[in-house]
Amino acid sequence: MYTIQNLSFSYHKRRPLLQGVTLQPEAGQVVGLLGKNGTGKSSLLRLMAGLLCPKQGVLQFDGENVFNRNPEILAQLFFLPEEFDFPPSLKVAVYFKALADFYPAFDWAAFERYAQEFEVETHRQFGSLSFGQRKKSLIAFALASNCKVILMDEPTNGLDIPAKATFRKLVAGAMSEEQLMVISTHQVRDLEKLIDHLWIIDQGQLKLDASVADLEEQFEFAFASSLPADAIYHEAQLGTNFYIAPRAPGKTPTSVNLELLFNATILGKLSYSSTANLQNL
Ligand SMILES: Nc1ncnc2c1ncn2[C@@H]1O[C@H](COP(=O)(O)OP(=O)(O)OP(=O)(O)O)[C@@H](O)[C@H]1O
Repeated sequence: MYTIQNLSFSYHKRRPLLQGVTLQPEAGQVVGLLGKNGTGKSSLLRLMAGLLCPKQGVLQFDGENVFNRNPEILAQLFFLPEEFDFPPSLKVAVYFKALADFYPAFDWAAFERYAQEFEVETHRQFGSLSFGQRKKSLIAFALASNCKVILMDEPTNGLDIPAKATFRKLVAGAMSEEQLMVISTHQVRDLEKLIDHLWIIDQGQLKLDASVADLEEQFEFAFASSLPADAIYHEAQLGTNFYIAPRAPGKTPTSVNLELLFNATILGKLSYSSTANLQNL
């Protein structure tokens, strides 16, 4: 799988974007990549897809530098960008039949099934589809690619409410234990039940790198009118306090509140790593 060690990247010499990021993605994970606007989420996905060259550090897939752009390596990585241009006069099925040639494990029957679930008509021209419909066709393609690594930049952005539910259902059904998915998103509620690992980046650094199971083991996410004395972070909302506190031994685990966790991390109230990748721990 990936080796991402001490990765640094910038577009401009004097404005470093990612500095010394170390990550250990594993097959079987659906990783949520969170960060404020402009923190470098899309850039990290592009680096992982071999579309950008690291300034420093190691970024390898199966032992090979991804930016070498070896076709055998690229055939195992699928990147779904946030924005895309399709030739307007081309039919969906024609375009994707050509694209599928680059992905040896592509499953055409699965693509048709996913497109049908998303109610995308594959005989239509791209130019006659809305942004959301085009995005759904690309998600169907990504899932049917059976690539070992699927990188998605804001996949639920532009999807209607039923399509977001379909997205969750299809991803949960399509992903195998041999595959890794990394999803960058601001729509945390869309993905709360789907992701099982989290990366939060801020100011060029990895601030949180943890499995959801581990976070649920370590912390309590709850609300109460009076805060526990050991609360790490809280937000007053709707006349009560939503808080994060260390989970007392024996207490029933609670589901991670992603918004609260994100805010606590960005405000420097919490930094956590399941894999000891954070330098400040
Ligand atoms: N091709 C480019 N050339 C120069 N700067 C760029 C380029 N692409 C992105 N940037 C800059 O790099 C920074 C990070 O951009 P990136 O798109 O990776 O952030 P992001 O976390 O995905 O943001 P958002 O949440 O708004 O999508 C931004 O300041 C952006 O302006």
